[in-house]
Amino acid sequence: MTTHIDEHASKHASSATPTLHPTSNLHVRSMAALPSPRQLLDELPLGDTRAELVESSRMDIRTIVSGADDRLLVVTGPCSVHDPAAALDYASKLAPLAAQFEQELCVVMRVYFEKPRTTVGWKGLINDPDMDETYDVPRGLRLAREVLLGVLDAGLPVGCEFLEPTSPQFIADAVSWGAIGARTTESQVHRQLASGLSMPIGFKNATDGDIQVAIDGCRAANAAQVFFGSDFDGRAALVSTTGNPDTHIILRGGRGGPNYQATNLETATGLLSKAQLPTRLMVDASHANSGKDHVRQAGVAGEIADMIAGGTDEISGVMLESFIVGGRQEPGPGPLVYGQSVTDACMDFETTEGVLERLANAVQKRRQQ
Ligand SMILES: O=C[C@H](O)[C@H](O)COP(=O)(O)O
Ligand SMILES: C=C(OP(=O)(O)O)C(=O)O
Repeated sequence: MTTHIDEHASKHASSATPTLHPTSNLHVRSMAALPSPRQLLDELPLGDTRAELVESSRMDIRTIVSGADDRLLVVTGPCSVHDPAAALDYASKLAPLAAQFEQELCVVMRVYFEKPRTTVGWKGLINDPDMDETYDVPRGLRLAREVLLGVLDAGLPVGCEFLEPTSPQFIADAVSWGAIGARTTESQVHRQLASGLSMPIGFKNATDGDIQVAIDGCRAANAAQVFFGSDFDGRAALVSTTGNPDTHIILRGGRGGPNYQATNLETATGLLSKAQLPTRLMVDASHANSGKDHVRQAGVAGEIADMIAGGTDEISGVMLESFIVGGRQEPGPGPLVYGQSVTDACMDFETTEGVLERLANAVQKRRQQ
């Protein structure tokens, strides 16, 4: 099959290709130019009003993560965005709830465009927006940016996982909170990246359940770093960062089972204290904490709410995987159920409403302790 990348590569083939000995690129089929971050930002600018929301929500998240604000950060939304219209529809349903619970919760919409895979699989809207292995990344980048601007226009701040080391230049100006996932939390490349990102960043524990790697990730991201990257014109660049002071860990369970219960929190806060980091963390109600079962996820979120209501103030954030329709379906170009995840199973919207209400009530009770 001729992919978009092949067509793009032949259009942009350079006449000045260096002489390559047969030691190079033995497994590379083609390379194609991408638009530069500057081109995309010029085409789809953030604008002053959206920038104000990004700045104020980053500040809210910072103060929640540090403990100066006693609200709960709630990152909720689909496991992945595959249909921009459905993502914006979700945003329009979530925005009134975010406003309703704003005294107790700081609601950030999970808008994930890059999916880390255990082995292989669909890698998200940016990588393959048509879900047909044509990999139209320029279109994926445009769509992703349009979705980000649309979610901000609905009045919601955005949370993303950052995966490709050079993709943040295209989207990060519109993002208020970021995650480094379980599969990359030990990666130096991702820790360096986090050290230069402008928003608070959560490091997940590893897929085997190891929490120390997430703590090490925070410490590496807190430090100044110098590393290979790219500039706004897409040129290879040496990037030098100041370090990101706003990091935290995310407990997502692991191969040994869930890690959101009181004893797990005690272990995690013990390790954080030992590392001289604030004993504040986010708990992910999905992934290995729910066995990727969306029905179980609502129960886990309820248990987390009970811990918060009981006065557990180490929990500063909760992550939920939620969409319009519950469950999941296989990704692909064929007819799909509208508003249902094509990666991990998500709670439906009605269930999410109940969970948000329960979390808000829990924060009120925690305040009375
Ligand atoms: O959150 C999504 C998935 O859990 C993650 O991307 C891994 O998915 P996979 O194990 O299906 O590849
Ligand atoms: C991939 C994700 O989670 P984890 O890194 O915890 O598997 C995710 O949150 O989409």
